[in-house]
Amino acid sequence: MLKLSDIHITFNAGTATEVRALRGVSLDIAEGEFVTVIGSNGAGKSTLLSTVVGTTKPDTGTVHLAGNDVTAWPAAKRAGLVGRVFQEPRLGTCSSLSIEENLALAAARGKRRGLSLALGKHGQKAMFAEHLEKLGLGLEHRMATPIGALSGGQRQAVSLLMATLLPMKILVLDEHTAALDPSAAHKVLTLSAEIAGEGRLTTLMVTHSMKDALAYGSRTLMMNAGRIVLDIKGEERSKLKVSDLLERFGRAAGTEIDDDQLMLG
Ligand SMILES: Nc1ncnc2c1ncn2[C@@H]1O[C@H](COP(=O)(O)OP(=O)(O)OP(=O)(O)O)[C@@H](O)[C@H]1O
Repeated sequence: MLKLSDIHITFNAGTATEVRALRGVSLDIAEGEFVTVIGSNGAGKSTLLSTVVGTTKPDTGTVHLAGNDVTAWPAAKRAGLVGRVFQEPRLGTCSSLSIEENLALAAARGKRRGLSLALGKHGQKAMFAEHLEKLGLGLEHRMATPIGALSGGQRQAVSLLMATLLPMKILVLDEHTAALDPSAAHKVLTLSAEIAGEGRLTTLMVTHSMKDALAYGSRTLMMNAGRIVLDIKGEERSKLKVSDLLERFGRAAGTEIDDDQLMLG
């Protein structure tokens, strides 16, 4: 479903600020797999996600999504295949617009239709209410509320819905619970796993929480200095504790994990 082949990305090449962000990353993710990604600061996690979404182009290497070679496709052209939820709740939504209007914008994504036309579509409101009800946050009764009035957790839950509203294949979660308190983060993570499972979405989730990296999904990648240094799944992963993961990282990367936001518990 998602195949990256020997991706290299260097920022500011040939200058004093040159950074080799990805150094030959290859990755094959099957349909429906939920992969968590963890690693040191500056390891290349966000760059990896941007390569999938299409906001960063590889210098060399190829990206295949759902059987298409999308390496040269801009992010807008990939929108029908990939949905993304950002770390910052404000980034994925428009504060001054209502929940319903934000959902209508998401529903019109990739199509040449304006907000009013989208809102006018028969049955769309009922469809939004149905989706909102599944979140279990009572937001189906607050559809006229501006998104800016919601809590971070409620907003990320709506962002999740917006990212997955249209038929799509790959869900990219970029530290999407990092700005939330623990209880809201737990709720949003649970919803993410439910939505990904229901839609059989292939999911890539970057997190700074070692515990969440093991608790959610079916496969965990660890990155260091632009490379994937650990790729763990199956029975091996199910037995792993956070302390084992740290130890495995140290052995694979030849260094201790360096992450100033890292959460072990
Ligand atoms: N647009 C850019 N221009 C220049 N350098 C960049 C750019 N984007 C990322 N980098 C650099 O590339 C490296 C990898 O960055 P990236 O954001 O992918 O790391 P990360 O693993 O997501 O880190 P963190 O956990 O700290 O967010 C870093 O050294 C970063 O400073």
